[in-house]
Amino acid sequence: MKIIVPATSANLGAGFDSIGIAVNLYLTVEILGISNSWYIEHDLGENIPTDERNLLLTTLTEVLSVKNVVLSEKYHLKMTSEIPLARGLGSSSSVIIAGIELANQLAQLNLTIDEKLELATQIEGHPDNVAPALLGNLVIATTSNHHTDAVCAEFPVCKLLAFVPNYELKTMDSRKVLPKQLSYKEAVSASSIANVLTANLLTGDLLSAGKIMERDRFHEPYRANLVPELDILRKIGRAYGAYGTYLSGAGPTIMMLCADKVLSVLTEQIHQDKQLTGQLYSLEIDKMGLKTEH
Ligand SMILES: Nc1ncnc2c1ncn2[C@@H]1O[C@H](COP(=O)(O)OP(=O)(O)OP(=O)(O)O)[C@@H](O)[C@H]1O
Ligand SMILES: N[C@@H](CCO)C(=O)O
Repeated sequence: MKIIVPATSANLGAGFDSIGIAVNLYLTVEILGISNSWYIEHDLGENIPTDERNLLLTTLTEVLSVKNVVLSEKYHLKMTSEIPLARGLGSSSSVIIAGIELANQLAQLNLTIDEKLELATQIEGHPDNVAPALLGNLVIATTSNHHTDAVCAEFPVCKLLAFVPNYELKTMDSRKVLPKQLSYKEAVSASSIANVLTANLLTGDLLSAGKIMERDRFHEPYRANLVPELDILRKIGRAYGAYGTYLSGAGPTIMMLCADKVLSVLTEQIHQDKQLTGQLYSLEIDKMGLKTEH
């Protein structure tokens, strides 16, 4: 059995902790067989555990404990991932969704989509990465009192250019620079920007969505110092016709939305800029979310 989960890009500017999209880079977890102890074969580096300390198995254990189930066997697994770690493309959420599905399959829990989303949001803390990783496409979600409401919709047709800098930025560290509070006036203003962004996305107006996503008041102004590439790429995007540019998740990846016809000129400009060191991915929306193959 194989579990396949897409990468995700959260926030889209003002949709902080609420809006996310699934994109076509994938985490794959394969069950190779029963084993004397849990073992995850991978080539993701020595910082990623191969035993029960791995996020995949801590998630599995948490789900089994919530469901009060004990597995009689342990397994040898193979994990491969195209998703860069700690770069703002939902690597941790992909593992959490895979861990929930692994528990679901091995213990035959018959979890519903809503139950998977509830568990994933509780483990990750916010729904904007886990919801599109599970459902695919564009998801707008909110969590309160242990309940998540999520709306899945078609993302407008466009190209996605993800610039992934050569350094990690852990979500935990990127959240430390955020303010503890916003004034009432500031919160109303930030939320109205997010509302218009959502409306533009749902009506397929990418020109307007792209402009308003660059006016976020919730997180980008505070994180801009951590990711100097955001300003550079935003200037390139504006000069060469991108719809909009935003900090993907907690960063440091920067996502640019554009029409097919400007993709090559944007790519060329980014490659030519000597201040930018990192990898550029041309991505598509993943419309499926979590997939299990038997
Ligand atoms: N394949 C994996 N197996 C086990 N743990 C992983 C794996 N991928 C990521 N992680 C864990 O998740 C951490 C990265 O999570 P973090 O939330 O900081 O970034 P991200 O999920 O890549 O980005 P963002 O949440 O901003 O989109 C890694 O340092 C590692 O501990
Ligand atoms: N909304 C989250 C996404 C990363 O987990 C953040 O920006 O911190």
